[in-house]
Amino acid sequence: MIPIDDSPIVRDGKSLILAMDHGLEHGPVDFEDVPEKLDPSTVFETATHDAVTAMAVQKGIAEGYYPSYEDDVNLLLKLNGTSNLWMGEPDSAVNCSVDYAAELGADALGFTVYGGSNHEIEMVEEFRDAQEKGREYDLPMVMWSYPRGQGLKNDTKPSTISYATRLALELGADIAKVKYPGSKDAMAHAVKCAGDMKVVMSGGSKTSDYEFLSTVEAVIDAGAKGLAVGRNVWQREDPTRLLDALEKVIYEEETADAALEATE
Ligand SMILES: O=P(O)(O)OC[C@H]1O[C@](O)(COP(=O)(O)O)[C@@H](O)[C@@H]1O
Repeated sequence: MIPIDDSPIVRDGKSLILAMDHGLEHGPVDFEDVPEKLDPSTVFETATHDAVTAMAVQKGIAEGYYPSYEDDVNLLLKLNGTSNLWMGEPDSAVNCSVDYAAELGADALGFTVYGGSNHEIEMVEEFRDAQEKGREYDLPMVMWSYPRGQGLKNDTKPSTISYATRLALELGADIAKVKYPGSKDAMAHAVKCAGDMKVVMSGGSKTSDYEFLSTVEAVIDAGAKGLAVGRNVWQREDPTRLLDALEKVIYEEETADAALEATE
């Protein structure tokens, strides 16, 4: 872990990372209800909102679309990813080098590690190479810390999520992105296990405005430092309104109720 409070992907100690790597991870199915979002420019437009500290994309999307947004959006280049077509034990192919991410203008790096997978050993070795190379460019490393695999039937149970944050700290991540463990107390424990490293919550599938903002409120109360979210923002009809509310809950530490009322 290195100090990252001066990084462009951090605002007042917190981050709101807008993720759009779903076309690879889940396939076009995530865009069925919002076909206009198949055009990555529409999500880059959303990422120009002040609340968003970085947009997380894969290399091909960065190559094709980031040049038009480099003045307005900070880039988090995801270095590995897997498609939903892959049916083996959880694994993630490294498809971009740190050198090339830096050339594309990355402000930060992203890397998935599936602790507990039969491929954990190789993934951790690949993470080592990326993390150490990233240090040469002073690029913060965000770990998608997602324990899963044959031996892990429940990937959101509290003990799994606190192991996920601790694993990220020990392996040298600067931010751990983890799933919500189901309660504020469990999140607070996961944050404690991360020491001084920042923990952000992964968004998950789309829920109601109130449900999502209440979970974010709980996570911030638990000491987490923000969000890395995709579908809960860009699958909405009006992503800007939700980002207005998220800005209040994350940076101003307002309640979900107050944020919703203020943005009605
Ligand atoms: O592996 P999972 O749980 O299917 O989800 C992976 C997806 O979730 C994310 O980590 C976060 O996106 P969401 O907020 O839409 O869940 C994406 O970066 C990634 O594409």
